Amino acid sequence: MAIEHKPGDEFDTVFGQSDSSELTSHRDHDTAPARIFKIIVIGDSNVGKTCLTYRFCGGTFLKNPEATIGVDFRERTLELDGESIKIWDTAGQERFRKSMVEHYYRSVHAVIFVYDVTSLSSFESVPDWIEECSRHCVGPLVPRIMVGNKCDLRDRREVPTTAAQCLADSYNFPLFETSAKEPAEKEHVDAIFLTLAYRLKSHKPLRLKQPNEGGVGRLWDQREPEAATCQC
Ligand SMILES: Nc1nc2c(ncn2[C@@H]2O[C@H](COP(=O)(O)OP(=O)(O)OP(=O)(O)O)[C@@H](O)[C@H]2O)c(=O)[nH]1
Ligand SMILES: [Mg+2]
Repeated sequence: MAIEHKPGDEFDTVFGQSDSSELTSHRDHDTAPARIFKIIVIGDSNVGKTCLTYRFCGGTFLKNPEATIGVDFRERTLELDGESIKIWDTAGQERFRKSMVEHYYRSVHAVIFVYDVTSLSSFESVPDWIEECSRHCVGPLVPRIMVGNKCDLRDRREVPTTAAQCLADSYNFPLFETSAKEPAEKEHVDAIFLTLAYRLKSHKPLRLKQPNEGGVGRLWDQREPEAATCQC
C-alpha cells in the first residue's frame, strides 16, 4: 500500500519537473530516497483543514488563515527512517478546486475527511466527499479516517459524537474528534496523522473496528449533546 517514490513515477508527472524535488526526500545523497506518503485532507470550506495540517506540520495554531486556493502542501519528516508524509491541504470551496481536483486524488496513500463539529452541514457533506473520492478511483484499500474538528467550541457543538460515530461505522472508518486550536490537543492532532503514517509505513491496513464496535478515537471530555437520529 505504501508506494515508494522514485524519480519518474506518477508523483513527478503530477507536479511537472520543476516541482519534483519537493517530493523527493533523501536520507542522504548515497542512499535510496525515503518513502513519501501522500495524505489528502478534504472537507467543506472553513472546517479547519489548513489549521489541522499546520498544527501537525508547524506545531502551532495558524491564526487568521485564508481560504485555500487549489491546494497547499505541507510536509513532515517522520523520526523513523527519515520517511516523510506529505499532506495535501485542499480547498473546500468549489471555485478553488476545479482545476486541481484530478491531481488531488492521484496516487493518494490515505484520505482524511474533516468536518466541523459546530457545523451540521459540514458533517452532512461528508458522504459527498467520500463519494467524490470514490469517483476519482481512490481504491477501497486506501485508508480513510474521519476527523471532527473545533471540539474546543463546546457550547456551539451541532454534531454529536454518537451521530459521527454512526456515520464512521457505516463506512468502517475510524473517527477522531479534536481541535486544531486547543494547545492541549496538539499531541492528539499529532497522533491522528502519525497513526495513519505508521500504518502506511508498516503496510498494515487501517481498519480499526467492525461496524457497531463503537469507540471514537478520543472522546472529548465534555457533556455529550443529545444523540441525533442515526440512519445506519
Ligand atoms: N475554534 C476553532 N477554530 C478553528 C479550529 N480550526 C480552525 N478554526 C478556524 O476556522 C476557520 C477556518 O479554518 P481553515 O483552516 O482555514 O479552514 P479550511 O477547511 O482550510 O478552509 P478552506 O481552505 O476554505 O477549505 C479559521 O477562522 C480558523 O481560525 C479549531 O480547532 N477551533
Ligand atoms: Mg484551507
